[in-house]
Amino acid sequence: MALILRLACPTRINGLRPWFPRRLPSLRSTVPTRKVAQFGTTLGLLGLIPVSRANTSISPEKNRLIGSNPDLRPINDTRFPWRQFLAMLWPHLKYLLAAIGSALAVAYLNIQIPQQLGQVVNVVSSLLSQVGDAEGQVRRFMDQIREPCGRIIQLYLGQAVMTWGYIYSLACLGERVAADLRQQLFASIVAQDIAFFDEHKSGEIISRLTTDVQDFKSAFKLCISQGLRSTAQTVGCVVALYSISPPLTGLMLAVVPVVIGIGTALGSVLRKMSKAAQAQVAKATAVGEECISNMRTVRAFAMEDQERAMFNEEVENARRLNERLGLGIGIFQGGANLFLNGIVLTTLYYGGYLLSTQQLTAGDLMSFLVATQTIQRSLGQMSLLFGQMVKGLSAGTRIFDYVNLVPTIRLEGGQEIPYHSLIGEIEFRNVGFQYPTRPDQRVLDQFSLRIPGGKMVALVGSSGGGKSTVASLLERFYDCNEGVITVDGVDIRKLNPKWLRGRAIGYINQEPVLFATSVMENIRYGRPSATDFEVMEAARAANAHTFIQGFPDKYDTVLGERGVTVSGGQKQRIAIARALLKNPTILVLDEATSALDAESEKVVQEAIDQVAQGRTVLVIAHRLSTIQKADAIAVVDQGRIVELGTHESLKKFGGIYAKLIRQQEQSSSPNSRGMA
Ligand SMILES: Nc1ncnc2c1ncn2[C@@H]1O[C@H](COP(=O)(O)OP(=O)(O)OP(=O)(O)O)[C@@H](O)[C@H]1O
Repeated sequence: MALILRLACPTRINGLRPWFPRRLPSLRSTVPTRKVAQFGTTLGLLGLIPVSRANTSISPEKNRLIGSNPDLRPINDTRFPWRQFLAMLWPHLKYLLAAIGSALAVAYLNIQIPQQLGQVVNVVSSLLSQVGDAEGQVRRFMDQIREPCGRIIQLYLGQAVMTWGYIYSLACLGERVAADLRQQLFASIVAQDIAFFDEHKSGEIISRLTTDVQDFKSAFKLCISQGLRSTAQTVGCVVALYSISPPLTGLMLAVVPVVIGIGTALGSVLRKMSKAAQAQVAKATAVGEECISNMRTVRAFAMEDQERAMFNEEVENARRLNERLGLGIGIFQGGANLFLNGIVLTTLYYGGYLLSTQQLTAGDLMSFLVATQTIQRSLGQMSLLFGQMVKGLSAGTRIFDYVNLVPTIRLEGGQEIPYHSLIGEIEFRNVGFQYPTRPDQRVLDQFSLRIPGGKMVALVGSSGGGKSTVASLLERFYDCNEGVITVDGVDIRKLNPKWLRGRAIGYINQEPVLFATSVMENIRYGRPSATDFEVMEAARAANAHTFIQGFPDKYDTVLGERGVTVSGGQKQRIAIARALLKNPTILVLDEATSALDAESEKVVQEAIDQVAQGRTVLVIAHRLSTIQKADAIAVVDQGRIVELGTHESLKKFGGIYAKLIRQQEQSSSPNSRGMA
């Protein structure tokens, strides 16, 4: 290797920059062929930059939605996907039918009750008009009242049973639909591209899983219980009224469609307002969540006031939007009440007139009034329900927006290289990349690098140069926009991502996240099927076994949320053990020791050196002392490799690497520490 590296000893190109030209030319560029050939040969000999360059430019996928599925709508569409929702209801059809059946039965019984009450009133009023002895009156009353009262008791009992029926079946239906929605939503969220999480705050995502599902479930249940019942009662009572007085009922029916038309128009405005208000509530939640989950940083910078101000501003915006929504719903409900009261007054007025002209009996008027009141109550409930429905539909739309979002990088599917034949050779060929959230910033540009199997290559360079991006692309957190990345010659886009991340590559970064569970389970996260013995073996290899044995509950010690109860060095070694458990052929270490103090760094570095044996290692490091033993060191600047060689050759060469070494030596010298 050293010989090969020496072959590529630094030369001045055009007298501008030693070792490499400022921009590495692409074969598809307009650079003269001779120069390209010369350059390609040099790097090819080096074994780190590929000589052959296929035209691998891949156009970026723009539409992150379903694409080929016409059923699914673009994100932020305000329409609710009814077909998809009905398909979701299908498995729970029995509960739906039971709920609808019992709600309609309750409605039917509620329509019957006024008529039977009318019968009772007719019996009472007929007794009042009769003369005779008191005993005879009582007997006649008892004889005549028995039948209508018996029917009323049956109706009341039936109503009680059916009420239980629809409440219970609705509870089952609502909870099952909500559980399905949550599961589908969560499955969709965890499958999203990393770019999705760059774009959306976690609080906003959590709000869809919690508040939106809750709002949707409540609205859905209300629609079936109150909505269906009220609609059926209204229709039934209108029929009953029609049998009593067709002209009065006709008058009412002429007004209702106008009201429904106005209501629908107002409804679409309110739905938009509701969606905006809910989005703002989610934003406020996200700001709060971010502060709470980073409380230590907030406290360390004494930023409580600013955080509070930021949260208050978002909450104020949410309040304003919700107040406007309340105003709209209020106008709607006020108007609906006015209409309903008008109906009652008209009924009384016209019913009284009919009674006075003896076209109605007292019992009929009683039935009429109770039925009208049932209609009033039903319509009142429907107008209240309307607000809930608007909220529920926009919550549902937001949920399905996420459910239908399809990631560009699937979690599973594709080729796997058999473990015994996996060498772990990595190659980046002319890779170009921009982050989806910043399409105008070119992070990697014609980036080419080859890491032979079993070798260690370190990436160094100034901050923001693109080193971590290289690791992210290898893990397929993102797909490159141009060029190709291969493992053992296979384009990683053809490889099964689950296999690539789960078995082939072990990834350790600066801030490893541990979960609030036992040490054992945290390490086993690397390979859930691992035995306790294998977990302990991995911990031994990562220099973690001894300190874990020192914990009160050893491997059963439960770590605090995100591992706050262990030190940085301990956390890092647990993370190394976790990655090791996969026994990966490729190890990616992204600043794995840079957050540690000198002593922890030494222990962790020892662990890394031990576990790196026999694996292909891509290491990204700020502290150059940790990578001196690497087979090759690549200096990355503005998304390109500008220097490449061993520690010694680059130091001798006197370029950027040598300068970085000098800077670090100066800053760590006792004098400079004393001055600091
Ligand atoms: N998720 C992201 N979305 C958008 N831009 C990003 C993202 N991550 C990094 N960048 C940008 O890409 C560029 C390269 O970042 P990268 O983290 O790869 O650099 P680096 O060389 O690893 O830096 P450092 O040594 O400071 O870790 C930077 O300008 C950074 O702001």
